[in-house]
Amino acid sequence: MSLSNRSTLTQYLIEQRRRFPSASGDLNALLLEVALACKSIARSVAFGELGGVMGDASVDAAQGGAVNVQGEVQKKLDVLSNDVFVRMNEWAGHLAGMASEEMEQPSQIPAQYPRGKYLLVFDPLDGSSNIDVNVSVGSIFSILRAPDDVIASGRDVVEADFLQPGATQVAAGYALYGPTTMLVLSVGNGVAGFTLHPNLGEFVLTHPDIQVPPDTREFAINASNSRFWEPPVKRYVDECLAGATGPRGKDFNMRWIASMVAEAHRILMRGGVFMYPRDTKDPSKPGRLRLLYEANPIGFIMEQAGGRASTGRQPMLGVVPSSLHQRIGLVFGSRNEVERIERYHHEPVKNDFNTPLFAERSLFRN
Ligand SMILES: O=P(O)(O)OC[C@H]1O[C@](O)(COP(=O)(O)O)[C@@H](O)[C@@H]1O
Ligand SMILES: [Mg+2]
Ligand SMILES: [Mg+2]
Repeated sequence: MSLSNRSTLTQYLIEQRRRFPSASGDLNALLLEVALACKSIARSVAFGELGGVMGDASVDAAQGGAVNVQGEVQKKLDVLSNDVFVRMNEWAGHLAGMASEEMEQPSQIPAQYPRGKYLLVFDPLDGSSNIDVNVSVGSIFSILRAPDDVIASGRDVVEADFLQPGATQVAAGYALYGPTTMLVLSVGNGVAGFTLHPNLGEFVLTHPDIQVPPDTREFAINASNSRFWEPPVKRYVDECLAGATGPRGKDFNMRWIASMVAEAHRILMRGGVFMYPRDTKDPSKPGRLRLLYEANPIGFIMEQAGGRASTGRQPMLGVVPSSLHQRIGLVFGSRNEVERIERYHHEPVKNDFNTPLFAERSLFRN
């Protein structure tokens, strides 16, 4: 494939930075390190069983599987991907510290390396349940500016340094390890998608200025949780399922990949709405997905692409985080659908749609 009329990721980043002549170039360098980490993970994913990276991570034979701070069993690839992110980003001097789904506490930059002005927060492997069945997985990252006193003093980072609303993100993105490996990112000026050229090993700009269509006929939700949903979510899904004969007056299609990063990508490409809403399944968990390294970076990308991201009740990017591994209800995608779901959360619960006729037709009725 000829590259003559396409930019590489490096060229794209340089062109973006030219718009800010005072920028030091640190952000570009950091993004290229992140992209390199993603390429390395893409290779491991591609080797699959041949690379010995499938299955659960084990502490040792006697103790059994490793468990992360979320209480989730870690896959080998979760651990390997986390190590790749840490090792490939700690040495270059752009970071003040890192935080990850797989690490209970923030990771410090080792003493032998210089410290920089950014914080990197990541989900090294999203969609872990899909690793062993050869379905698309990805990595999600968010870049924040470190607080001024961290930059000035070079002190160790603490949890509070990372508790910044998503609107303050300097850049965010994800890599998708699917039939092709793609990197999708925003540096706060729209969203661009890059495809990994398998021979050159370069990310090549293939999807400039991605825009999420404002309307959709496709939704994604784990329907096995329907008995735990709150009324506004039930109402929204019931109305979609009622299709052309219900209040929406049109048929909807449904998808569930169980890799949020892959769902986000589909929605960026052709619209749709994704919901992992707050529910009553486990009262100790106000949602399944994590604010700092899942909801915020994906939310930033969606908003930059003209879509919307929300808790269901308020814009995601306005939420002030309370802890590093905070969970939250997440709704994102086509703007008009997300706004509708928010509206349903603010309206009093309506019963007129729960007519006996509709009850017969509803698949997900309690
Ligand atoms: O088991 P469920 O309900 O299908 O959950 C799927 C969700 O869990 C996740 O895999 C969570 O991410 P991790 O794999 O990083 O823990 C999301 O990508 C996905 O949306
Ligand atoms: Mg995840
Ligand atoms: Mg993960």
